[in-house]
Amino acid sequence: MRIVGLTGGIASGKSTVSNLFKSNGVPVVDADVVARDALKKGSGGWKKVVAAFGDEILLENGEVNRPMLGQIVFSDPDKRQFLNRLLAPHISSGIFWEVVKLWLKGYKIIVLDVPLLFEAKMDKFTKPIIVVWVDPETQKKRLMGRDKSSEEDAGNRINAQMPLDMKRDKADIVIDNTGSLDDLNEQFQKVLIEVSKPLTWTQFWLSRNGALIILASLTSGVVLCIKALS
Ligand SMILES: CC(C)(COP(=O)(O)OP(=O)(O)OC[C@H]1O[C@@H](n2cnc3c(N)ncnc32)[C@H](O)[C@@H]1O)[C@@H](O)C(=O)NCCC(=O)NCCS
Ligand SMILES: Nc1ncnc2c1ncn2[C@@H]1O[C@H](COP(=O)(O)OP(=O)(O)OP(=O)(O)O)[C@@H](O)[C@H]1O
Repeated sequence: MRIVGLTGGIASGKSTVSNLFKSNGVPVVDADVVARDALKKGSGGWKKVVAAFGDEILLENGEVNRPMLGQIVFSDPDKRQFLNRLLAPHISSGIFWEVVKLWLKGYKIIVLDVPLLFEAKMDKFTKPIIVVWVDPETQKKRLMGRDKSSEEDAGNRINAQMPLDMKRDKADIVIDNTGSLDDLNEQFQKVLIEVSKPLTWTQFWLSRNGALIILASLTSGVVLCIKALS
């Protein structure tokens, strides 16, 4: 199985690229969706976060007030690290089980869309790593436009992540999303060809079909040995 890492900065265009993968039949595990589930009312993550940050971060219906928690953690690095530590085990296990489900369905290529892929050191499990890069000015403009946020809030969120230029240096493939959606689509088509190349032998043996071949070979080997010995 090939696990492709997709990362970038906030509002650099990861979800837009994820949607292109999905519309081309490549499944995507979205870490933001997993993180949202990890913070749903009553979940293990929710209990830890409420115990740590208090009832004041809850809405009337008991769900976490995400904008309020965002305000708290994106303006205070210590609180953000604390939240990260509380949620990290829930997010990694959530991603793991999503990958297992796709493996069981027999997918050979999947994409992990993880904003904090490098920060959380999950890059070691993915190859190739795609970084969606955008110039800083466009990034802030798109973030403010999408989230209807102030320049200060947008700046805080951008600064909460590893600098995007540093991520670009660590990438196997860089998508420059500073231009139009048509430009992005053009680059994506080349990336799709690259990512869809035949699996390496290691990736093949790690896929469901590879594992089934190993299992079938082992089983027939054992049966033959038993027959030969009897
Ligand atoms: C603080 C929270 C409640 C704010 O929620 P909100 O709905 O406003 O933002 P959302 O979750 O949609 O995140 C938007 C983007 O913010 C960035 N971001 C989210 N969490 C973090 C973080 N801890 N550090 C840096 N950037 C982050 C990502 O680029 C993400 O795509 C939420 O972001 C959260 O629970 N974060 C901690 C979990 C986490 O690390 N998520 C990232 C998955 S790898
Ligand atoms: N090439 C583009 N031209 C114009 N707008 C774009 C382009 N690419 C993305 N956008 C817009 O920029 C915003 C951010 O894109 P997107 O949500 O895909 O980023 P993201 O990296 O997934 O963000 P996050 O880290 O918050 O999950 C969205 O409003 C999206 O529609």
